[in-house]
Amino acid sequence: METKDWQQEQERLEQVKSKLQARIAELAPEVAGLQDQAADIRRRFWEEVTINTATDEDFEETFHTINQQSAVLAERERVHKLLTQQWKSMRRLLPSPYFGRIDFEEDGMDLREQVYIGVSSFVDDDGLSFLIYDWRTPIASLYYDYSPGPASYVTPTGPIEGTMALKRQFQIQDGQIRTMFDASETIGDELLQHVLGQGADAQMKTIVATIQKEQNAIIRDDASRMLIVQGAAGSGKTSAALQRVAYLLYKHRQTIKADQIVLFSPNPMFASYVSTVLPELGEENMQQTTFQEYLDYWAGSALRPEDPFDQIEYVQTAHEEPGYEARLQGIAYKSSEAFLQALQRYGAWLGQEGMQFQGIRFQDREVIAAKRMRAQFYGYDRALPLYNRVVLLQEWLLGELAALERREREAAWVEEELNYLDADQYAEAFGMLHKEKELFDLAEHYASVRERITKKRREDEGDFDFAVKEEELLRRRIVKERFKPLRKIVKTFAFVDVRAIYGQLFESEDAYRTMTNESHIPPLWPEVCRQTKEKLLRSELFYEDATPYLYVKELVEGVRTNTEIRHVFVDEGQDYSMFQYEYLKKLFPRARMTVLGDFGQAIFLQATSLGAADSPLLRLYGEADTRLIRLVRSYRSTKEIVEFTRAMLPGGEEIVPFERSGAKPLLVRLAAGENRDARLLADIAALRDEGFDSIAVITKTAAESREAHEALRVHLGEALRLITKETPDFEKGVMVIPVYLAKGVEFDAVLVYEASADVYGRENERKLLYTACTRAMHRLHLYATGEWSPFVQALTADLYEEAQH
Ligand SMILES: Nc1ncnc2c1ncn2[C@@H]1O[C@H](COP(=O)(O)OP(=O)(O)OP(=O)(O)O)[C@@H](O)[C@H]1O
Repeated sequence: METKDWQQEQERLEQVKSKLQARIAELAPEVAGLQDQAADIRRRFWEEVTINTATDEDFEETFHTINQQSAVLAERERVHKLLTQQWKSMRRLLPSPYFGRIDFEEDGMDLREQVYIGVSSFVDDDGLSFLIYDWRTPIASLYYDYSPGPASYVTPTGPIEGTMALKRQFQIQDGQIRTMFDASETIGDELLQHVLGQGADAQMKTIVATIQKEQNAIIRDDASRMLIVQGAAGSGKTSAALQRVAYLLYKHRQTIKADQIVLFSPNPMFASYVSTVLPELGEENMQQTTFQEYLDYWAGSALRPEDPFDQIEYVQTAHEEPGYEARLQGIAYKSSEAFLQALQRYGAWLGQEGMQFQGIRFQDREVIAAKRMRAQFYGYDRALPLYNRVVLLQEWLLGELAALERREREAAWVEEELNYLDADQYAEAFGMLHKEKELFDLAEHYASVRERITKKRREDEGDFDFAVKEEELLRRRIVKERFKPLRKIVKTFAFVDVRAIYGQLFESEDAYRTMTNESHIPPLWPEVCRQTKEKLLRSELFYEDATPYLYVKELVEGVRTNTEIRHVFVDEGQDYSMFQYEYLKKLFPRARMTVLGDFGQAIFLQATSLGAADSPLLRLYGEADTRLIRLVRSYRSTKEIVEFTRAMLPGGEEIVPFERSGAKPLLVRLAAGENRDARLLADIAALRDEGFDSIAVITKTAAESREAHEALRVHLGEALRLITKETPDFEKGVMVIPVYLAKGVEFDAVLVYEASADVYGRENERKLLYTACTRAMHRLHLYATGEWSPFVQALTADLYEEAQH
């Protein structure tokens, strides 16, 4: 790079900085002032409004004053929010105003425009010239999609063709240009090299300066109802997802707010890991949740669903336990589309027979028997869907309860309770009746004035009936109070015995066949049934039962939907069953879905393949509305680590490492009698001396984690963290973590605690080992006290180093 260019760029940077500084200074008092004003109005809001109800006119005036005041307040707050946003984004720009420049000549125009790109736009005082373009503007996509030469971008009015004459990248820190180079390739690898060479952080980083072309396609896809990304470990799926959220919030800022986007993350710790990316980009965070949170919420307090981590622990550790094979068959079957279809047919069967209700009891008496409910239910038109009939039954039950309630007012126990009411309670009841009347009068008065002002007709509330006798009122009150829980049962559908409805599926093989018309029942079905029923009896649900259970619940109670949410993101998408996808689709009917995952890391039995030609996920929204993007370049790990890990996966040869070199993975085979923990400690110390701050000892199970933590803590003390499924935050440092919790996150160095055949010997453990190894950015060590895992043994010797004793 010529010194002249460097000087020119530094000069321009100085100009932009001083303009930014001037604008920040200019806005500062306004931002502060407006804040005071808004707070002031809010404080005075109620002082200026006096509720005056003496005459109709007073009432009318009060009504207008309230309206006027709140309109002024809303406008001030809007202006304030806008200015504050501008002010904040300029302050964010100041230390590093931009990271890229392209010079673009549009065909047919004799003009070369210099486009500087940063995390937000900044316009000169003329209000027209962009000193900095937001990375999400249409023209900025040139920077990500092209190298110098012919180039085009799409605007709302159509494509713009032209030539890119220059593409320059900067690293600007504290207002100074640190590095700068002209790229000939799409996003010069040099900048990316530099970024990827840095250490791991406790928070995920934004990648706006180095987004790759294939990632840009994910970020800016606006057409698909369903966008599926199958990407190798470390290919930037999560990064792309978060930049995509930022892009959507920018592009659709008039219509979509951050809380209309929800990201399903694998665990709470992962949620904390990614939580800073959007704020760093100046956007509000989307909502984050886990599927488990949803299951727990809807299962209610009556049933406890197992979580996926306990399920995987069982799968990994219980090989010798009786019933293990059956449980695996159960998991596979209950996560499948076949089970979903069987349940749909079960729904049809329930339409004719077999519904289960819970009788309604009042004071140790059964007042409405389950049998009566069933008879009533099957008396309705059988062509109606189940849940419509359940709603009819609900209405009927409410009517029955009302009748019962009326009759009950004359019961002896009410009389008794009346006698026990003391003078105070009488007085209170009496007072309440009066208050009710006063309130009613005021509301009535207000409503009639409002009706005149707004010229809207209101519903006629009828007359307030105050002429009933006091005792009658008290009786009514007493009984009403006692019937409250009963009405609640009816209103919340608790009279439908969903547990029994789900449970009867597991009575016997013949019954199951009859109810569902299913022909392919898993061979160990009787044992699957026994296990499922036993769990239900304990008021628990296996993880694999939780979503089907909710599905059955909704078959009879009607589907729950959330129509506010516009975008659903599912990260680690391979870990969800088709069942769960069907469920999400129903739950968010107005949302588009983005699913990101890697079938190579599918460590749960209920996994769904994302990229295969026959993947059922492609059919979820119909193939015409679905786009599948594959990412094969892996950015996280050094070339040596990627070459090592991809060789463990069938088909792994299609994964392309990014050209960043480091040490080859190290295999440490411990001699008989050699102490693994001493060796690990020495290696951790050496890695720290080399400057690696984030080091993870990865184990297969939680039990193995505890064991490793116990052994190593003696020497490392409190500096060593043990990560469990309850750990809320991701922190930098040395930690012990089970592999299924390390999904999605990364470390400078990874030490696989025990990579012997005993631990990773079965075929279903291949992906676990792969997932563990692909968490490493710079260094990977594997230890074994016995024979190496067959997945390691199968690797060619040039892919690793072996430790010398
Ligand atoms: N374009 C990019 N520029 C800079 N860094 C990138 C880019 N793409 C990915 N990375 C980095 O690569 C690492 C892996 O990215 P990310 O976690 O998004 O990948 P992933 O596909 O979700 O991985 P996994 O499936 O293994 O969890 C991160 O450190 C991320 O910052």
